[in-house]
Formats: sequence, structure tokens, C-alpha cells
Amino acid sequence: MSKLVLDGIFKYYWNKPVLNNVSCRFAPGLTLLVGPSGAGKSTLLRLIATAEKPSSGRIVWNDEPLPGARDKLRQTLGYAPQAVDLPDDLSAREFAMHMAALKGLDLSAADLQFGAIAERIGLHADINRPIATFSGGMRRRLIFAQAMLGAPRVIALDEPTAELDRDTAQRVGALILERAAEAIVVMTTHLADELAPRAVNVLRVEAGVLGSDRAAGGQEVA
Ligand SMILES: Nc1ncnc2c1ncn2[C@@H]1O[C@H](COP(=O)(O)OP(=O)(O)OP(=O)(O)O)[C@@H](O)[C@H]1O
Repeated sequence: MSKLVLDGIFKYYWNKPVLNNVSCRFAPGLTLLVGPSGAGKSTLLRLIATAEKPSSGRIVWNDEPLPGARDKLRQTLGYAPQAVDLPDDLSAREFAMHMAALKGLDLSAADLQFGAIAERIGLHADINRPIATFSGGMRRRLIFAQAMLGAPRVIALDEPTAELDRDTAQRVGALILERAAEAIVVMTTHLADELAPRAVNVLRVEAGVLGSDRAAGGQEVA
């Protein structure tokens, strides 16, 4: 079973502490990160996604610490950052296939999978249109869809349901819950209250310190 451990993580930006001795253990299932704006949730997701390194502390993937295990983790990682500059000239499908190629996926299988995900989240009619024509919500769904390509065992999602109408957000939520049956899914979302009953953990980040959100039904992790 996949296991991701953060152990005594500190993160500083220009000497400003953003994560302060964060330790937690992730197993397959959905973990929600909640907490006020600026608390450090996106920073935590970036560390999990290996987009940044901790200032100190250890990240351990399946009993092997990073950086040694970084490539193994990256091979099975899906990451949807909160903001990303998408290549406007490409179609959604071309962008998804570009991401699939970077992940080393079989492109014909990835194309089929992208079509199926797009169908589920209401993007299917638009996948051959240039991204330049996409609304904020469509861009958000495309970023989400590329994160789900392949069969990632660790999925880090930063507000994947922002800018989506309720129905579409719920479709995205349903897909996330399906994947969480096998994968470690860590996400921030404004749908936290709705998803909390299905989450294995709800972690509250408060000024860079991690605790469990008991009010939302979460369980504490070591
Ligand atoms: N690259 C960076 N350089 C300097 N400071 C940063 C950087 N990234 C984040 N910060 C700061 O770190 C703190 C935590 O930011 P982070 O984006 O992780 O919070 P958040 O909980 O995700 O907030 P939100 O809910 O608004 O997205 C903030 O004070 C932010 O200004």
C-alpha cells in the first residue's frame, strides 16, 4: 500500500516561516486541507508534488526518503496547481497529450482516458478548441484532468473545484472520490464540508501548523 510521510517539515520563504514542523502520514484515501488563506496549504501541496523542497525535514515515499525517491514519486504523481500558465495556442487535447508524454504514458491510452475524463467533467465538447478560448472554469477542469492522467498513486489538487458551478464541481468531486479508493489524494477545496464525510482525514493548516479538524470529522494523524 502506498505511503507518503512528511516528517518535521519546515519551509521558509525569505526567512519567513510558512510551514512550522509539519508531520503527517498519508495513506490511500482523500485528505482535505482546510484553513485560512495564507496558512500554508498550497505550500504543503507543492512540497508533496515535489515542485519545491522543504527547508528542513524529511519526505518519505514508500519508506524511501527524498531526494533519493523523488523520481519514483514523480513517476506516479498527479498535480493540479492553483494557478498555471496554460499554452493558449494548444488545444486542450494537445496540452493533455503533452503532459501525458512528459509523464511517459502511452499516448493512445492517455488520449482515450482524457476523453473519458473530459466527458465526466463536461469538457468533452471543447477538447479540440484552443485553450485561448477557455473560461477560468474550463482551464481549471483541464488542469484537473491532466493531473488524473495515468494511474497516479499520489494526487495533489489545489482548489480543483474553484470557479466551477455546483453541478460541475460535484462531478469533479465524484471523480476524485473514485480515485481516492486507490490513490493518496490530498486537496484543498471550497467543497470541504461536502467532501469531509468521505475523507479519511481533514487536516487544518493554521499559520503553518498542522492539526486535525475534528469539527469536520477528521482523524488525527501522527
Ligand atoms: N514563493 C513564495 N515566496 C514568498 N512567499 C510565499 C511564496 N509562496 C507562498 N508564500 C507565502 O507563504 C504563505 C502561505 O502561502 P500558501 O499559498 O501556501 O497559503 P494557502 O493556505 O494556500 O492560502 P490560500 O488559501 O489563499 O491559497 C503566505 O504568507 C504566502 O504569502
